[in-house]
Amino acid sequence: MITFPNAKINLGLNIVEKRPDGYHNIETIFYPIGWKDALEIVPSDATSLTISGIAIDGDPEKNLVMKALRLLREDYEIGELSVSLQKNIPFGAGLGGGSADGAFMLSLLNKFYELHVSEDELASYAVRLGADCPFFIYNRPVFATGIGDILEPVDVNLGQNHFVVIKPDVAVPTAEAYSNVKPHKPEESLKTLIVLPVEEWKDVVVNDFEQSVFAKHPELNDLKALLYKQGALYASMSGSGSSLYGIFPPDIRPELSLRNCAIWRELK
Ligand SMILES: C[C@](O)(CO)[C@H](O)COP(=O)(O)OP(=O)(O)OC[C@H]1O[C@@H](n2ccc(N)nc2=O)[C@H](O)[C@@H]1O
Ligand SMILES: Nc1ncnc2c1ncn2[C@@H]1O[C@H](COP(=O)(O)OP(=O)(O)OP(=O)(O)O)[C@@H](O)[C@H]1O
Repeated sequence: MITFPNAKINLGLNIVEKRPDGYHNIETIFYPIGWKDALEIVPSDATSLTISGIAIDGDPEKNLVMKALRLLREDYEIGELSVSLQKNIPFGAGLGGGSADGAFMLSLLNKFYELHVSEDELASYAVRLGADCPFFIYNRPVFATGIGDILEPVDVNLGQNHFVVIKPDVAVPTAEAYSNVKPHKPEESLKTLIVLPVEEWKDVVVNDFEQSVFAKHPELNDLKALLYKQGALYASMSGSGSSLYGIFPPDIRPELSLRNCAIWRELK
């Protein structure tokens, strides 16, 4: 059985406060996009993971798909599996690629083994893999609070506008990015701001990671400026970076040929 874990972008991200457990309460809109990995499971004599595509550093046992498998095995009978992961979504990107793989693995196992675990229960498993993971169980636009795990469906009206996502050749570790931001309560909730027309998001729908990440990597600020220069109605960094995205009107197809960058276009 095969599934296609997709990336997300964050439309705005407020880091509200640091919690006693070291995590941060945030406010963000998670928005699924069509940049996808491929994840396949086949029953086998022994459990293994084969990764193709973008090379991921680290121990395969630490891969979120294997963590997801071990997590469900604590409570359910799951046989030996040969797992194949084609990595297309860049990591260290703020696109949630690893989180998507972990969450999609939970949903895939649930389906394949007919475990009948509800979406809400799957989301409780998912948060044990990472703060971004529960969103990928539902995989629809949501307003997220808590550590990113309290989810409320939201309508985001982007009309016929389309996305261009740029992943520069810079990786930003999430924990380090959080440690460089001073949390603060936003003046106005993202939930209120996101209903404004996209043309009015500039300067009000903000990502609190940008200031410190751009200070360390000024070229990311230049790329954001380039997106505006090319006609974006709104441009931002996604999550803790390093990806940047622009939302463009239907008649503007920016010609971006950037060295050392992966580019994803999501046309309507
Ligand atoms: C930046 C975002 O992608 C925005 O959507 C997420 O908040 C990150 O979510 P994630 O990658 O799933 O994060 P996790 O793997 O759970 O945590 C990685 C590290 O980020 C920090 N972390 C993460 C989420 C959060 N709400 N507060 C945090 O302080 C913690 O130091 C944690 O050790
Ligand atoms: N299936 C996976 N795909 C990518 N990275 C993985 C995976 N499993 C574990 N990892 C580890 O997680 C790290 C990056 O994870 P991920 O792709 O979620 O980060 P990201 O793109 O910065 O997203 P975000 O910060 O939004 O969660 C990598 O350094 C990698 O070692």
